[in-house]
Parts: sequence; C-alpha cells; structure tokens
Amino acid sequence: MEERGSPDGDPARSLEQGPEGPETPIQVVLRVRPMSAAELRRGEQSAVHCSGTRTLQVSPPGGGPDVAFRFGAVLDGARTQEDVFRASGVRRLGELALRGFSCTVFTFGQTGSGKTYTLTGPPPQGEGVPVPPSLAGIMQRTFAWLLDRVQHLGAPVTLHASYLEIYNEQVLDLLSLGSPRPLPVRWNKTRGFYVEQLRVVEFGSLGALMELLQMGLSRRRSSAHTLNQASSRSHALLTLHIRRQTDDGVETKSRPSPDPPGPADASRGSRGTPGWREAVLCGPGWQREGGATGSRGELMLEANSINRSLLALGHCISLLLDPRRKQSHIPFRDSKLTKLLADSLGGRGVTLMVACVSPSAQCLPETLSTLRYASRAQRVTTRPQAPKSPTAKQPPRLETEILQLQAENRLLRSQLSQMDLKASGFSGTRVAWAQQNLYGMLQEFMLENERLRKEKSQLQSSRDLARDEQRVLAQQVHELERRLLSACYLHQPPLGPAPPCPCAMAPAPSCHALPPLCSCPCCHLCPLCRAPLAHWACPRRELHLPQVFGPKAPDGVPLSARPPPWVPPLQPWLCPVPPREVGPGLGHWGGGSWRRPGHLKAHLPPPNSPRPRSHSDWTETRVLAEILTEEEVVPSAPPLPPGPPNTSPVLRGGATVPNLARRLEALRDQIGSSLRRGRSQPATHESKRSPSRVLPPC
Ligand SMILES: Nc1ncnc2c1ncn2[C@@H]1O[C@H](COP(=O)(O)OP(=O)(O)OP(=O)(O)O)[C@@H](O)[C@H]1O
Repeated sequence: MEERGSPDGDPARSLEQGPEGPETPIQVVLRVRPMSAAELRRGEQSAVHCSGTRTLQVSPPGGGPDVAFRFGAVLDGARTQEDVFRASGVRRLGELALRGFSCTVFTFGQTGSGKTYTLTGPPPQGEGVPVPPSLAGIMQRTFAWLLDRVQHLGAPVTLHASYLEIYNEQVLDLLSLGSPRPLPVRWNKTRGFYVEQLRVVEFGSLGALMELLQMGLSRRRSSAHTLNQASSRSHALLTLHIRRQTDDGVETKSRPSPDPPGPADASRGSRGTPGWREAVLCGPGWQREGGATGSRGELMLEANSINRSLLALGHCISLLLDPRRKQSHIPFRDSKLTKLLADSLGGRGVTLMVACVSPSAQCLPETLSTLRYASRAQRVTTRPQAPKSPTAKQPPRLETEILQLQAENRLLRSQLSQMDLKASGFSGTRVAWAQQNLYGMLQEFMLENERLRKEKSQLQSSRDLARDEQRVLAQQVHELERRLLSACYLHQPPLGPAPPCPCAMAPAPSCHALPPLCSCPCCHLCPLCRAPLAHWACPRRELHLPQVFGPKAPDGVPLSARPPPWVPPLQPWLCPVPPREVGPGLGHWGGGSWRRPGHLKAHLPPPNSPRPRSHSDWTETRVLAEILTEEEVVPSAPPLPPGPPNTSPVLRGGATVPNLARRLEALRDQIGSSLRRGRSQPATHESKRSPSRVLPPC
C-alpha cells in the first residue's frame, strides 16, 4: 500500500518554505484511542490497525478486503499525549501563530472517541484535582510551549484568551463574569465572523492561562451516557490572542479578531505595537444516535444539535473540495460552528484537524464515517496569509507597478504645468483682460439684475395702484353717468304718471348697461327697456330713501322733503312739473315728494307741455353737473385737472353736456385702455399719476 506525506508526521512542514499566498491543505492527523476497559470487558474486537506512521487499515467484521486511509500522521492507542503533541505538528503551528498567521487546531470524531482527552487530557478525578502533567492534552502542552517561547523571544508580547461553547446553537461565554448568556455571532468585512461582547481576558503566565482553561472546562456542559461517562454536550472554542512586536520593529496586523479590552486597546495603532496573533483550539465531537448512547430528552436534543452543526461542517467541507464551487457560496452560515470555523476552513488560516476514532468493531460505522470526513477534509485548502503592515514590503510586481504609476503621475503633472505656462505666455494679456472684463461684466450684470429686480417690484406695485385707481375712476364714471342721466331726465317734461326712462335721454350707454339705480323691490321699471329706474322715480321712495342716503340730512331737513341733489337751483324750469299741487312749496312727483322754494314754481313750465330739447337744457345739465361735482365728491376721487379760472371743474371751458358725454366717453376709453394695459403689462410710473392727468382736456 502506497504511503505519502512526511515520515515524521509534521503537517506544518510544507509551510516552512512560505505558506503565504499559495494554497495549503488542511493538515489531518488520526488518533486511535486504546480499547476502553468497558469495551474490553464486553469482549469487543478491534477493527482497525495502523500500517506505518500514516496509514490506517480498517478490517470489516465478517471478512472482506481491508480499507486503507492515509493521513498526515496516524497515531495508535499506544502513543502518549506527548507523542501526539509532537507528531501532530502543533508546535509548528505555534511558530506560525507567533509570525502572525491565524492557526486552528480542532478535533473531530464520534462521542467517546477521545477528543477531549486529546485536547485537555482525562476529566478531573475530583474537585480541584489537577490533571497529571503526563496526561495533559495538546492545549496545556501548547500553552506551556508558547509561554516558554514568548519568554525567549526578546520582544514584548501581550496575551489574551477567550473561551466559548456552542450549546444548542447558542454561543455562551465560558469566561463571563456572571452567568453566561447567549451572545450574537456577527460578521463584517474586516473581521469576518466574530462573537459580539465575548470576554477577552489578558494573562501573563502559564498558571493564569491554566486557571482560565479550568474555569471554562468546569463550566462546559457534560453528561454521562452509555458510551462516555463525561460526554461533552457542546462544541467549545478557546482562542489565544498573541500580540508582539516583530523583529524589524514594524507592526504587523493580524487578521481581524475580537478586540481585547483595556490597555491593549489604548496602545493599538501606535508605532511598534505588536500585531495580534491568533490560535484557535477547539473540540467538537459528533454524537451517535440516541439508541446507541441511551440518550433521552435533553441529551437527545443536545445530540441532535451537535450532529446538525457537524453535518453543516461536513457539507461545507464537501463544497470546499470542489474548486469550482469553492469560488461560489459556501454555507458557513448554516450553523454557529461553521461560522466560527469559516476562516479556518476556507480562508487565510492554517488548520490542523485531529480525527479521533475508537478501535472497537462495535463503533465501526462511526469510525468509517469519521475516516471519510477526515479524508475529505485533508483535500480542503486554505490560503494562509499573515496580516501586513502598511509599510511592509510589497511583492516585486506590485512595487514595480507602483513605481510606474508614480512616474506616470510625475510626467502628467509636468506636462500639465507646461501647458499652463504656454497658455499664460501666449495670451497672458488676453486672458487677464478677459478675466478682468468678464469679472466686470459679471458685476455689471449683477448690478443690472438687481436694478431690474427693484424696478420690476416698483412696477408691480404701480400696476396694483393703477388698478385700484382705475377701479375708483370707473365707479366715479358710473356715478357721474348716473347723475348725468338723472339730471337729463329731470329736464324732460312729465309724460304721465310715470317718469320717462333715462334711456330716452341718454345717447349712450343704454340703460341696460347701467347698474340698478334703485334696489328696492317696488322700484319702477322702464316701460321701454324694463330697466330699473332711479330711486327718486320710485313711487315708494319715501320708504327707502333713508336706506340710500341715511336717515337725516345734515341740514336737518327730512330727506323725503329734500329735492334730489342734482336739482339745479334758481332754474325754474328745471323743476319737474308735479302732476298735482299738494301744498305750497311742495312738489309731488310720482309717489315721492320734495320741497322746493316757492318762487321756483312760478317759473315752472306748464304741466304736460312737451318741449324739445334746447341749448338751455344742456346748460342746465352743465349746472347740474357742477352742483353734483361740488356737493357730492367721491372721497377717493383723484384731483381734477387744472383748467381756466371760473369754469366748472368738470365742464371747464364752457363745456356742455355733449362735452361731458365726450369726456365720459374719453374717460371710458381711458379706463378701458388702462385696464387692457394693466392686464397685458406692468404699469409704469406714469400710471401712478392721478387719472385726471390722462384725461383729455375738455
Ligand atoms: N488515548 C487515550 N488513552 C486513554 N484513555 C483515553 C484516551 N482517549 C480517550 N480516553 C478515555 O475515553 C473516554 C472518552 O474520551 P473523551 O471524553 O475524550 O471522548 P470525547 O470524544 O470527548 O467524547 P464526547 O464527544 O462525548 O465528549 C474518557 O474516559 C477518556 O479518558
């Protein structure tokens, strides 16, 4: 049978030429424990025997060909704990750990196969009874070797430890100050998987480390079953963090790991601070079916949990074997165990697996399963990589590339500065001029912009003002029109009991466009056009006059007795002829009545005598307009334009009613155009002027 591997069984030997970068297989050592006293009592036969230092042969019960399995080292039951420590190559891993590599040692095998014994020795024989040094496991021997090695390094080294167990898929801190509580497993890009809030304890001596180990071991859950009187019910993971200054005085960063608390954090990052080195020692073990172990209830639950995580571990190992699938997703997240072993199995770590088997033929199925697992695991490779400091020496290819890039950078910079020089030499003046002028132009534009903004806001307010004035003006015009029409109406001889409609007198606009002059419901309507008539034409004027003009006139004369304000004084014919006399000095018109000086009555034209409109009519209208203007000036009316003295403010220059009509027409035009202008564009300063200034001269 062919045998491969190193004869001395040192799995770390292949790393001596440089583990950094190239793929390195997981090193696997097989340990076969001796037959236990119980197995011997039961007369069980051995189904395995070693062939050389690296091969195990399995003889199936009942005959048949042997099956051989090859590993880095095969250690039979006669080998001592010291033999295992030496042959497994753990010291070599310790050296790599001191150089900054992340190293992992883990045991694997059936329950009762000797995993705990291999790592930590036999269970303590009593409270406080230490394990005899000769039976101490890999962990104690590694600790002793490491601390001795650290003392001879000649460089300051800081050591920390953490210890956890995975019990029923819960991570518990075995070094916690209080009762352990489940801790979360997190992941980030720099640290990979890590346990949050895990206690990391600094130690300075082997004794202190041993105390921590004992503390964790005593806290671990264990139970008795038919195959093991002190069976571990959890996976356990002890981690040593080693931080030291390298020989060249440069800090070497380790792979991300849980940060230690306290002073170590304070010194982190300072020059010469040693990088962290990490060694992981753990001991999971897979369990048999409940029927074989006699497990019931909680034990069964624990066994299932342990086996599930080991199945996940086996699945990851199978996937890691396939080089194509190794590049893709590996389900490390399937269990806490695979999460925490992810870097050891498929990352940058250096890993040693110690597979443990029982020699008993009764355990052959489990032994074969373990052997197949271990055979697959040793084909899994990692890429061990020590953390590098920023100043660490780069590989030659990278160094060359960096130098080339730096040279290119220098060249490009110099070309750029030359181009700047040329540009400034050829057209320096123009550039300066352009810069100056552009700057000046920019300033001008900004000032102009500011000025235009102010002007725009002024124009907007002017426009609003002009609109208000136009509104007032329009009201005035309407009022003037109303009074004018009313005044004209007064000159018409009475045509009967109802007064004539103003539309018969006013050429334009038609009375339909006029606002209702009397809002009372009893108001008369024009018999021609049905437009409401003025309030003074209302037969029931007495009733609503106070609503229109207030209850009392300033002179104390009752409103009902007052003539309409537009009645011209001292013009006898202006007085409308009442249909009948109701008393001296009292004229009656329709349903209303008003008082007029008695002397006027003598000048009244004869009743019901139609009279053509004459020049004097227009004159009277002018007088009426004067009265109206003087007596009832709208408070908001704009000042009237200056005109020749001794002329009416409205009909200046001897204007007559046609003038007034023209003026009103012009006024309307002006209003219309102003409104149109106001709608289409902002008003100018001119718009702020009094509307009277834009009226055409009368
Ligand atoms: N190489 C050995 N020499 C002498 N005794 C051993 C050896 N290996 C194991 N034993 C004994 O076998 C028994 C079971 O070993 P151990 O507890 O280490 O198994 P295990 O794999 O850790 O089991 P579990 O997974 O259930 O915890 C213990 O009593 C232990 O002392």
